[in-house]
Amino acid sequence: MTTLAHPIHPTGGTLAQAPLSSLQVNGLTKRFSGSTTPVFRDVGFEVLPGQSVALIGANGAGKSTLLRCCVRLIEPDEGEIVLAGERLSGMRGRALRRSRQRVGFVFQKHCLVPRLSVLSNVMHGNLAHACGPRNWLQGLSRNGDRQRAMDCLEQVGLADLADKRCDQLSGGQSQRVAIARALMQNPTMLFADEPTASLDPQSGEAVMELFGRLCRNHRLTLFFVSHQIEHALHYADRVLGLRDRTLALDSTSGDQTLATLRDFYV
Ligand SMILES: Nc1ncnc2c1ncn2[C@@H]1O[C@H](COP(=O)(O)OP(=O)(O)OP(=O)(O)O)[C@@H](O)[C@H]1O
Repeated sequence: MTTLAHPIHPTGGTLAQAPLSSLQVNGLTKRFSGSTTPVFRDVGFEVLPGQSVALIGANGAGKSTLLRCCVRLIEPDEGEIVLAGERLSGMRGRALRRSRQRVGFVFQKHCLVPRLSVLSNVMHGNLAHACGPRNWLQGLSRNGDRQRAMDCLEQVGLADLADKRCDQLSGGQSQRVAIARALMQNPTMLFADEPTASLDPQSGEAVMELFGRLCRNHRLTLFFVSHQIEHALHYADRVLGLRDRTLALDSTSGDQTLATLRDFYV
């Protein structure tokens, strides 16, 4: 079991020590119901503020499950999670939702509402800050949100397309809208699950460049899943690798090569 650099506060809540990790995971194990074999067991790692960390592994290795377990979108069976200094394990309801508010998620399938405009989709990113239908409607009608959504679109280079319907966008443009929507949450950390998987090589590079720029400019922490080991080497400070139900690699990317990372796919 990996030892945490900063101990978890026994009662939860914000930790006193600094500097705090963006994410600390210790002893994480996940079994899906009906299966006696865990997807992964006893996984521990740390993501420091401002770091970019890639998670690689073959199909079915458990990458998406691990990413979601880190914010308890999937419930782990065992383990501790500390997100931005707050102990997520054991949190319930409103407290859990509040802790997740500073995390932006970008998925492979952009999950945009096709018939709505680009701007409306980005404004929906703010719904995580409001609970219940009444608050959602109030949240959507705030003038400030409209301006902030435009700012987010500006940052991903799509302000010109604000009024366009999302079903009229290319894959690369859609992914940029999804990133702008994640930025709308004013996150300190971005989780991205195969964000370039459906994109051609050039668009994929452009999206990874965009992540890099956003992380540098806003001191965002990035934790992304990718099968593109070139992206892991080029855009991540550290690479984690899942194999045989355990975390088999936790290394600075500078110490890895395409050949060593390819081992995760044989
Ligand atoms: N909701 C679920 N119920 C049962 N089993 C699941 C569920 N979700 C995932 N699994 C199983 O857990 C394992 C890991 O799946 P996961 O999607 O995390 O892998 P992955 O590494 O992200 O794969 P890929 O690279 O193909 O996206 C797989 O065997 C999958 O079938």
